[in-house]
Parts: sequence; structure tokens; C-alpha cells
Amino acid sequence: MTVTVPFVNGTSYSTLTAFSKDSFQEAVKFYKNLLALDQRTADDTSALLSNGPISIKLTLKEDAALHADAMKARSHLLDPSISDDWRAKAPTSLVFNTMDITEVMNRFRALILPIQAFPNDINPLLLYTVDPLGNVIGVTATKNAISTKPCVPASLLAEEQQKMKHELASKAVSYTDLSSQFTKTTNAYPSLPTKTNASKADKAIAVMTSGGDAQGMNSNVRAIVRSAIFKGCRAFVVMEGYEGLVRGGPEYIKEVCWEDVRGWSTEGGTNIGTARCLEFRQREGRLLGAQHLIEAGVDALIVCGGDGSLTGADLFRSEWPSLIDELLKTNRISQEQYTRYQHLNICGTVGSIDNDMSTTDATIGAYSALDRICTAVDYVEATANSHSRAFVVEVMGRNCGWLALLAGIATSADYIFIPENPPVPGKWQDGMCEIISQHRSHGKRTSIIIIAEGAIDTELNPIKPEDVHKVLCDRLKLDTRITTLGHVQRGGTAVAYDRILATLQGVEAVNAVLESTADTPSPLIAINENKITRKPLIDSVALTKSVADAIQAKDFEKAMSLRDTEFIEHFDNYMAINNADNGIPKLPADKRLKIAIVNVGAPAGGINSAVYSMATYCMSQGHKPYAIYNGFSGLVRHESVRSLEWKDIIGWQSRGGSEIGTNRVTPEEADIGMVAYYFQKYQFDGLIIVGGFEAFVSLNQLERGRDCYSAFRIPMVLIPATLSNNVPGTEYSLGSDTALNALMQYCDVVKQSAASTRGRVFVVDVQGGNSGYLATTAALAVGAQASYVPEEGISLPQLSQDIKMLGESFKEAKGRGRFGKIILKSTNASKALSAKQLADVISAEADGAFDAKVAIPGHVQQGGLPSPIDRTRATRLAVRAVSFIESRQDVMKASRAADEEFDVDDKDVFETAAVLGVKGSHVVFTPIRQVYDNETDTDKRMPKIIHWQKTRDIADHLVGRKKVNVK
Ligand SMILES: Nc1ncnc2c1ncn2[C@@H]1O[C@H](COP(=O)(O)OP(=O)(O)OP(=O)(O)O)[C@@H](O)[C@H]1O
Ligand SMILES: O=P(O)(O)OC[C@H]1O[C@](O)(CO)[C@@H](O)[C@@H]1O
Ligand SMILES: [Mg+2]
Repeated sequence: MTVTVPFVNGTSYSTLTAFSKDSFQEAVKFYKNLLALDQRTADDTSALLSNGPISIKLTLKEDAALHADAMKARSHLLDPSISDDWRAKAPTSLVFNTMDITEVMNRFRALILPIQAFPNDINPLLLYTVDPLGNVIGVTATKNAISTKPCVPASLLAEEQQKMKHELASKAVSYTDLSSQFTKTTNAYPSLPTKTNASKADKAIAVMTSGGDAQGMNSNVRAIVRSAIFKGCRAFVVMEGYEGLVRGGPEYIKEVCWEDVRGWSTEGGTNIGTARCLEFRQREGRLLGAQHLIEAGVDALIVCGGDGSLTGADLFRSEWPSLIDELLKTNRISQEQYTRYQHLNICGTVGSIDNDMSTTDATIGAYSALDRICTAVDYVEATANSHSRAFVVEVMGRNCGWLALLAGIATSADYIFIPENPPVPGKWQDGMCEIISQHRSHGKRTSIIIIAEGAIDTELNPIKPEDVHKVLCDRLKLDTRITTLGHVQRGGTAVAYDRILATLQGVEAVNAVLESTADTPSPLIAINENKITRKPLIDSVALTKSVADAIQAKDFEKAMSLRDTEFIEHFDNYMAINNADNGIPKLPADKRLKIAIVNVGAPAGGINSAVYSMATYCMSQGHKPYAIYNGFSGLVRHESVRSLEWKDIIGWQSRGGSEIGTNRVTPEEADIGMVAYYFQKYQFDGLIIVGGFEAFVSLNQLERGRDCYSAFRIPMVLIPATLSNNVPGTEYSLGSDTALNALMQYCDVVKQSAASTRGRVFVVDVQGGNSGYLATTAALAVGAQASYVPEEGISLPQLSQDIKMLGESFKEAKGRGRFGKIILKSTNASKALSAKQLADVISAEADGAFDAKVAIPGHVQQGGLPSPIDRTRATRLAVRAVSFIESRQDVMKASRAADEEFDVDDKDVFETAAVLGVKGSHVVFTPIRQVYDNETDTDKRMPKIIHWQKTRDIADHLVGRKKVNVK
């Protein structure tokens, strides 16, 4: 017998109750034979059967009435005249996993058991039988038996079955559901007594993942399932992508409950399976898909997949009317079903590491894959440096060069090959060797070439790592190695960005399908800069296809122009920066400037990348970049100004901390007169300040100081950089992503410890000054039970509510829950309670039901190496800042010439000192005056408007946290 271990999702102990002596004996025999279990203990009233990991305890509680009920239920189950699907008649089933379903089938037959096989008995994936006590027993070969909750087609939910369900549920048969982490949970939102939107109660929303798996898909599924339930709908998952639709039936289209997706945000891959399904490309496959969706009673389908999956979704949508016509004509659906499912309510959330879908800046998984690539390249750098070697690193991305391009920027690779910018055959060899030789001649010991797997030349011939390797060895005599990263790129858990993106998009997708009417175009949920948006699926698919068409037609300019503007901006930046030391500046001599950069505030990931990118971009333009070391105090005390040379900044792009040094001293604190003196001495034409709130204050001081000090009459830009993400004028500060990932990884580890200890919650102390951004976003990324932030404080009623909820949740888990609990507390959330005191209060209030411990990540939150997001955004912002300084020269020159008549309040003039920030879906420069005077709460050192408030509500909804209104 090969019923294998472990059982799906690990739980391996179940108890069954018999109500008569005979049925008890029969059941013991039945389980011993069926599952090849040994009898470990036995007496007249109980028996423990086990083969190690699988244990079944049978108990006898003699009760004639209950026995009669159970037998009635059993015959009802086996009566084919009522319905031929046992799962529709039984409330739950006990499901075991197996590696060899055929052998199990043979055993069932040998024991002459009643059998139901799904999808058919020739090629079964799931077998059911009924035990002598009336329980439905299943054995499955499917990869993901995530829930045993039977998916009952709406049509089968007749009154009789409903009644039966209640009868069975109320009888005293106790059992443990083996293939679900939690059992017997209802779909009700935990903290709400009733459904929030009764009118939606009939809606069934299904989600599937399709195409290559991508980190973050699990967060997307979790958010969709929980949002659907929160909105009062039923939630379904379609297993194995379109394969599941084509095959259909309850083992592929499953109803799931709140608990089924607990903890999924922290898991890699996709727990509901994915596939590349050939049959769905054929009309017959899609016809089956339509039939199965209708049979399962699904009203709306959300597809999380890449360009292919969403092309399939769009085709399915456009064909739907003809598919249901055919289903009706061939009597595969009823007239009633035809009328109800007239319109296919479908929505896409883009999940793919390739980031090749038009109209969205990022696809779920792309930044996680980029993170894996950057980590690998950072590792390779070390060994390359030791041996002075060249490495050709091949990355995924199919026909899209996004991963290669962004990795090229984030790791400051020497050369990249991407399909959107194919070189002329026979010519790329010269170009590549020239750049690499230059870099080597300046003392660089490593050469990193990143090649997209879809790299081609202008004749569409593939360029392979081996081709590049040969050139480097033959022409440059470099000791060269090839590293193909492969599926490692799709591995591991999602970075914070992907978890949050997937979660917010999942919530938005549910909103979109609930708001959809027959007249609204099917949406694709996108992200543009910092804003979740809806785009017509049909347009996104068409635009994506036109990129592929343009490449095939060798119209590469068009292909590039059809990629989104951010892609083009990244590409232009990479090309400019990578030509920094070729000695041919882009601008004529009279346009070349002296531009200074200074860091102010605490270290934040991406600060060095900003300095590196600013300097290299300046060099490529012909400007002279200067660094002011150790902030304004360094300038005043030690005249710490040095020009930046290419060879001095090698490797800075990917370093943590601040290479030029940073502190919190503002110009006024340092001595603003002396600052002006040095600005005058070095004749700076522009200044870039990188830092947090002190940097913001510094820029304001310098701008106001223009009245007295003409040296400040130059364009000045602030690039916000702080883990607190509290700089007014932007929704995103460099370093906040690095910090968020550092905190998230810390929480993942702590959560695991909490899970293993069972009844334990960790209170994690989070940095961020008066800003609750980090605590809120981390709560969303790790699925924390609660977060306390300075903006809300900690009220006693809310705290007791949260403790009550924790208590209920631990009680319900009965020690079986393998999910750790986390509470995040911003350090400044309460003046009275430290994180340790909060943990003590929670422990005391829990009164032994569970305990709370404190965990303090401290400065770990400043992160080690900057995240790829912070590196690449730093580059983008630095280049934009330099361009801004270039473009405002004329205004400032004129104002300097006016001298005595200089008007500090002139709009054109004051607009030249600006905060460079992300606002909604745009990257914008906002004059510091406007931001400081109108958008800032200077006492709290915070922006007046908190842009992430909605995120807090979503984080709470998705863990079932009830908010207490405190007036
Ligand atoms: N033109 C199409 N018509 C119908 N179905 C399609 C079409 N293109 C793709 N599909 C379906 O979507 C599935 C996934 O597509 P594909 O393999 O291209 O991956 P993807 O969704 O683009 O994701 P990724 O590229 O990240 O792996 C296909 O196996 C197929 O079932
Ligand atoms: O996992 P598979 O089927 O080998 O597919 C690999 C392909 O999938 C992706 O990882 C995602 O589309 C591509 O980058 C890669 O070309
Ligand atoms: Mg694809």
C-alpha cells in the first residue's frame, strides 16, 4: 500500500466516533485494510491505528439514536437516485494524499468498496469511498489538496442537501480534516458577525494563477479570497491554471474559506498550482472551461498570470457569447444557467517575473526576480574581483529585457544585451570590447555582462552567453565564466513590494469584478508609479502584442517606444551612465556645470546609488560632480569638498550606508554663512541633497537664504531618502524599500519562532520616527495581527479588542495552528508603552491563554545592501535631478545677474529649489516653498496628508481585525 506521507499540509491525526459496537469493529477493520495501518492500542471503546505520520483514533460512544442517524445518513449518501456526487451531500470529507493513485484504486476495488473517481475512473486524480460510519473518505493525487470544503455546484444545493448538511454537521461524529490547516471554519469574516454586503452574498468569485509561477501570487490569491469573503461573497480557487478550468469539477474548482489562505503571504510560488495549458489555446478547451465555470456557479474569474495568460483571458471574454450559445444548444447548460451567465466577468492581475505586460509599470514577481538576480550578481562580483574575471550572467525574461536592464542598472554591470535594443550582427563585439577595455584601463578588476535570455541582433539571430564568452576570451583575453541563473529567479519568497502590490491588486480586483456590469470593459489591474489603476484588458493585451509584432518586423525603435516610459527612461539612463568614462561628453563646453551632492540625515538604502548615478551621469554629460563629505558640518569644519572620479566610485551603486558620510546637521546649525562661502568658493551651479526630514529642512533654509547669499541662487533638488518615508512632497523616499525588506525578513523569522512555540505572539518594535509607514506596510507584507502607529496611538479599547481577538484565534487553533502571530508597534506609537511593556500587558491580559514576547530589530532596519528598487529608483531620481539643474540654469543666471533686484519671491526663481517626489502616478518636482508652507506639519515632522491611510484599512481587513472607534 502506498498511501504516502506526509498528508497534505501536514496534519496527520484524526479522530472518528462510532455509535455502536458493530460499526466500531467494522470501522477498525476498514481503516486497517484501506490504509495499511497498524493497530497500536486497542480496548473495547477505542483504537489507535497508525503507520507513523498517519494516525486515526476510533472511539466508541454507544448511542442508538445517533447510530440510527449515522446509518440513515450513510444510506442517503450511497443512494444514487438522489445525487451521484457524495461530496455535495456530505459536509466534509477526510482526504489523504498519495503518490500512486492507481494502486489505491486497485485496493479500493479489491476491498469491494463503493468508489467515486474524479475527473474519471480511467485517469483518476481523486478517489472517494464511504466508511462504515458514514464518513466520505478521499485519496488524492492532486498536488494541491488545499481544502476539503466540498465545492457544491449551486444547482445541487437543493433544500434536501442543505438539510442533510445540517443533520450531519450536528451529529456527534468528530473528525480532523487532514488536508486543511484549519478545520470547520466558516467563510464568515472572523470579526464581523454578519456579512458586510448581503446583496453580494450570492456571488462566487474565483481566482487562478497561470503561466510561470511568480513570487507574490500567493499574496494575490490570499487577498482575493479574503476580500471576496469580506465583501460577503463565496471564494473559489481554480487549481493548476487553465488546466483546472478545462478539467473542471470540485477538485479543480474548489470553494475555499478564510483559514485556507492563512500565512500565504510569506510563501513562495503559488499554492493553487499553475500550468501552461495547451488545450486552453483551442476553442474546445475554452468551451470546456466555460462549461465548468458555469457548473461550479462561478460569477467572476480573476486571472493572475503573464501576458500569455491574460491574452487567453481576453480571448475567453471575447468568445464567451458564442461559447455559451454552443453549450446551450448542445444541452450542456440549462436555459437558466445560460441566462444567469450571459456575461463573463473576468479581471486580470498581472503575475509574471518577466514584466512584459504593457500599461503596468510592474508585474507581480518581477521585483522579486530582480532581487534574486541582484543578490546573485553581488555574490559573483566578489569571486570575479578575487580572480579579476569576467562573468556573463544570463537572466530570464523571455522576449522582454526588463530584468536584464534593471539588473544592469542595479549592479552597474559593464554591458547588457536586451531584445529591445538589438545590436547589428558583427558590430556588438567592437562596442562591448571597447567599453570593457575602458573600464579595465581605469582599474576595474571585474567585468559583468548581463544577457537577457531573449537577446537577439537586428537580424533576429539569438545572441547567446557562449557567443559573448568567446569574444571576451578571444579578443580581450579575459578569464571568463558563464552563470545561467535559471529558475532560481522564480524561487524564494516575495520581496515586500510584490507582497504589497499583489495584495492591493487583489483587493482592487475584487472591487472591480463586483462593480463590473455587462457594459464595463474587462479590467486589468495595473500599477503606475505608486498608484493602483484599472486598464481595459483588451487594450493592454493589444499593446503587449504590438511590441512582439514590432520586434518580429525588426522595427526596434517602435518596439522600444511601445514599452512603457519608465522602461525607456531606465534604458536611456543605463546607456548614459555606462558611457561615463569614454571621454566624449555629450554637452558643449559652455553647458558644462559644477554640481555638488550632499547627504543629510540617517543612512538609507540607495543613498550611495544616488551619488554613483549622479556622478556617472554628470560625467557622461560633461559636468563636474562634487561630493560634500560628512554633510554641512563637514563642509563648514573641514572644507570637505572633493570632485568625484569614476575609479573612486566603482561599486558604490550596490553598497549600503553612505560612502560620503551623512549626519543630521542643517546649514543653519552648521553656520549658513560658511556654507555660502564654500558654495561661492567652488562656484557650484547646482546642488542635490539626498536625505530625510533634516535634508528637507536644509533645502528650505538654503532656498530662504537666497535673499542674503547669492551663492544659493542655483537650482537645488532634494532626493528624499529615509526609511521613515515621512518627507513631505513625495510618497516614496529612498531607503524605505530596503528598510521594509529588512524588517519583513526579520518578522518572517520571528513569526516562524512564534509558530513553533504555538500560543505566542511577538511584539516587534519598528523605527520610523512619527511616521507609521514602515509599521503599516510591514503589517501588510507579513500579515500582522495588528499594527500600532504614532498617527493613531494605542487606545485601551483597541488594545483590549486586539487581545480578545488574539485569544479567540489561539483558542480556535487549539494548539494546531502552525502560524505565528506578530504585532508591529512603531516606537513612537505610545509615550506610555514601550514594545516590551506592551508585550507584558498583552501577556498579563491573556491570563495564561497565550504569551507575548518583544522583538527589537533596531538598526537592522536600515538594511544591509540597498534593495534593487532603491538602487534603480536612486538612479532614476539622480538623473532627473541633474536634468532639472541643467534646465533651470538660464532662470538662475538671469536672477544672479539682476543682483540687487533679485526677487526671492519670484515664482520662476523659487521654483528652482524643489523636492523630487513620487505623487500618485507621477514623478514630480514640487517647489520646496509650496511643500514646506502648505503640505508640512513641521511640529510632527510629517506631511499633512498621509497617503497610505487606505493601506492600513486593507491590512486590518485582511487579518479580520476589528477597529474600535475612539472619539
Ligand atoms: N493566445 C492564447 N489563447 C488562449 N490561451 C492562451 C493564449 N496564450 C496563452 N494562453 C494560455 O495561458 C497559459 C500561460 O501562458 P504563457 O505560457 O504564455 O505564460 P504567461 O501567462 O505569459 O506567464 P509567464 O510568461 O510569466 O510564464 C498558456 O499555457 C495557455 O493556456
Ligand atoms: O518554467 P518554464 O516553463 O521552463 O519557463 C521558463 C520561462 O518562464 C519565465 O520564467 C516566465 O515567463 C520566463 O522568464 C522563462 O523564459
Ligand atoms: Mg509571458
